Amino acid sequence: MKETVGVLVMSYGTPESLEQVEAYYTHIRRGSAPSPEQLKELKDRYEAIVGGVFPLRENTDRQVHNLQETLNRENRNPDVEFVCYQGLKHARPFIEDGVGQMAADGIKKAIGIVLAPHYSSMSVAGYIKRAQEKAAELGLKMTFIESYHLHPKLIKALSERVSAKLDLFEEAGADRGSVQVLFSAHSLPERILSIGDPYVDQLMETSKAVAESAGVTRWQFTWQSAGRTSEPWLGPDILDTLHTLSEKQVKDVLVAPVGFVSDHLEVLYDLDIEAQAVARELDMRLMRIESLNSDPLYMETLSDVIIDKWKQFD
Ligand SMILES: CC1=C(CCC(=O)O)c2cc3nc(cc4[nH]c(cc5[nH]c(cc1n2)c(C)c5CCC(=O)O)c(CCC(=O)O)c4C)C(CCC(=O)O)=C3C
Ligand SMILES: [Fe+2]
Repeated sequence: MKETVGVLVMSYGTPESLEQVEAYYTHIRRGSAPSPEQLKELKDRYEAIVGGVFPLRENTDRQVHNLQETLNRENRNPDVEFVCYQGLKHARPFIEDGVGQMAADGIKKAIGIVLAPHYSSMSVAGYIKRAQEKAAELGLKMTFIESYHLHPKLIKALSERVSAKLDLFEEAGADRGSVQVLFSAHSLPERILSIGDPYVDQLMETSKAVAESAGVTRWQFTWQSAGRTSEPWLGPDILDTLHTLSEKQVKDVLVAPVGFVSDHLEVLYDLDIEAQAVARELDMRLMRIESLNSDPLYMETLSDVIIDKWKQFD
C-alpha cells in the first residue's frame, strides 16, 4: 500500500473580504485591535488593489494545488503519495488547522515548507514553531524546510523575469546596461542584525545569484514595506532609494522583489501604486518583474526540496 506523506504548505494569509480586515489585522498584532485610523489605512490599501478579490488567497490556493501535482509527477518513489495541506499564519485555515486536518486524515509523517524562500527568526521560524507545537500535540512526526533561496530553479525563474523586463526597457528605447536593478524584500526590525539572523545574508545571496545569471552589473538591494512601529526597521526603504537614484540622474529602474513569491499587497500596493507614484513624481521609468505565483520552475523548486527532505526523513 502507498504511504501518504503530508506536506504542510504555509503562507502569510490574507483576508477573504474587507469585513475580515479588522480580525486579520488584530491577529497580526497578536490580539491587540488596530486603531480606527490604522484600520482605515489598511482597508484603503486593500481597496486600492482588490476589486473584490484578495489576490493572495487565489494565488496561494493555486500554488498549493499545483505543488501537489508537481510533487506527484516528479516523485520517483512509487510507494509514496504526497498530499498538500494549507496552513496560514494570520487567516483561516490557520497553520494549526492544517496540521489538525493532516492528523484527522490519518497522516503520520509530514514535511512543512513556507512560501517564502528566506529564513528569519521573525518570519519562517514563527511558522515552523507553530506547526511543530501542534504536530507534537497530535503525535504527528514533522520535519521542515527552512529556506531554499539559492535553489538553481528559483534563481533561473527570477533571472528569466529580470531579463524579460530588461528586454522591455530595451524595446522602449533604453540602454539595457543603464537600467538600475533594485532587489527588494520585506523589511524587518533592525534588531535582527544583533541576533545572527540569516535573513539579510540569504537575500543578498539570492540577489547576487540572480544578477549574475541575468548578466546585470548595475544593481543594489533595498528594503520595502517596513512596519509602522516606533522601533527602527532595516533600510534604506525603496522610496528613499528612488530619491537617491534620481539625484544621481538614474532614469530607468527595475524592481525585483525577490523576498516575495506572489502578487499581494506588498507587491500590488507598495510597489505598483506607492513606489510607482514616487517614480512618476521623479520622472523615472520604474518597472517590476512578474511575481513567481505558480510558475512551473517555482513549483519544481518546492517539489525538489520536499522530495529531498523526504529521502532524509527518519
Ligand atoms: C518578513 C515578512 C514577510 C515575507 C515573508 C512571509 O511571507 O512570511 C511578510 C509578508 C506579508 N505580509 C503581509 C501583510 C501584512 N504584514 C503586516 C505586518 C508585518 N509584516 C512583517 C513581516 C513580513 N511580512 C512584520 C514583522 C510585520 C509587523 C507585525 C509583526 O510583527 O508581525 C501587516 C500589518 C500592517 C502593515 O504593517 O502593513 C500586514 C497587512 C502579507 C499579505 C498581503 C496580502 O494580504 O495581500 C504578506 C505576504
Ligand atoms: Fe507582513
